[in-house]
Amino acid sequence: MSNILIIDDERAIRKTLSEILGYEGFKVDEAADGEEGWKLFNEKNYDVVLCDIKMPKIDGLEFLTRAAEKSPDVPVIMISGHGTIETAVDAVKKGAYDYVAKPPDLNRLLITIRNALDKNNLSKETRVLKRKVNRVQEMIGVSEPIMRIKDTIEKVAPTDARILVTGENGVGKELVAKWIHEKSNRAEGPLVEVNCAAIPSELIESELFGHEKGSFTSAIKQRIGKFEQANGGTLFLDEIGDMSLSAQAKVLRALQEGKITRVGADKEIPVDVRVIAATNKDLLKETEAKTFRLDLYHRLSVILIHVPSLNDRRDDIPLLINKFLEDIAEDYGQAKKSIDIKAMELLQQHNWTGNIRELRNVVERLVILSGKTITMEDIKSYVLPA
Ligand SMILES: Nc1ncnc2c1ncn2[C@@H]1O[C@H](COP(=O)(O)OP(=O)(O)OP(=O)(O)O)[C@@H](O)[C@H]1O
Repeated sequence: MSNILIIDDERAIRKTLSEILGYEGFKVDEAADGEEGWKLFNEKNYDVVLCDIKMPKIDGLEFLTRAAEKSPDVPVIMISGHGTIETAVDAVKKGAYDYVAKPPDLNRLLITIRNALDKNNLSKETRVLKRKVNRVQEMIGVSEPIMRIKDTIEKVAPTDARILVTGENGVGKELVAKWIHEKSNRAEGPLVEVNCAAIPSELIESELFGHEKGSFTSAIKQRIGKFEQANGGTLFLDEIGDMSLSAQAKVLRALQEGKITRVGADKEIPVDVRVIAATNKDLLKETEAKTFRLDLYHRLSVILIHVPSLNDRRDDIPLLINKFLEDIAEDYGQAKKSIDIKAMELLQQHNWTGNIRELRNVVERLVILSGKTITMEDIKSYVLPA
């Protein structure tokens, strides 16, 4: 049942509206002025508010401003008396859902309320969906190394310390970076990712720092780089071991000075960015081979997080398999398939070369090709080499 709050200093109007809306099945509260209305609005959750414009103490516009700040999703419908139509129009510009003139035409009022409720429901649904889409994937695992990583994330996330995440491909380095951002004070800011290995070395500087129009042949437009995009948030530099030495020098400068310069520009631009880097290489070895700058290594590696490969945390494999069986069933809109113990054991002992990414692919393949229960025979046919 929807809750409606009526705020009007004219008792007769309040009573009429309240009776009709009550008859229509709404739950109605009444307030005789803006102050009382504001008090109720803070005590309860309303789906729609009907609010007179001219009232003693807190007037309709003031109420609207406060309500929009506190609960922007709750639609407020203004009731406008003689001489306040202009104010009502003004209120709509300021965010009121709509207005009705006094004395209210009841049919029109009911339609307006129904539309407002629909809008309210839609914005709620959108918010839930957005949260679902944005929600960072859970980090599954109870093995000792995963527990330690979770603990480190809790400790370091709220600081601005730079973090270097190491580990083989597909172990979950990116997921670690996402959780650090999510649990940091920058969570409301952007998380910008750059895969340094995927960008040709001649373009990486423009990708990271942006460029001015005409600064090189293909620079036909001005472009904002990833450092600027990540301002106020986190920049995740994946595969940093593949970055060219000249880009490394620029990144080092950006980290030392907190400023960047776009390619082809003179002006320095201050940036407030926390950097998390990841690599599957042994960066210290790379520094010995002079392919990675030692000074940059030290700047990046205040905190080191090593994510071990799946073969080194086999305890997590059954949990991950179960989670993937659930996720895949949901994606396909099917019932979750089960897996028998022997099949589970085979997968737990398997030599995983692509880590969690490979495990997820294998589970998806098994879900597609096997019957209701995944058996040892399925593993032999679809997973193990012939
Ligand atoms: N602990 C975990 N629980 C659940 N899913 C995970 C976990 N770790 C990783 N994944 C999932 O496995 C996949 C690979 O993880 P991710 O991309 O973070 O790995 P990566 O180490 O960054 O890989 P690459 O080195 O190739 O960039 C992703 O889909 C990720 O969500």
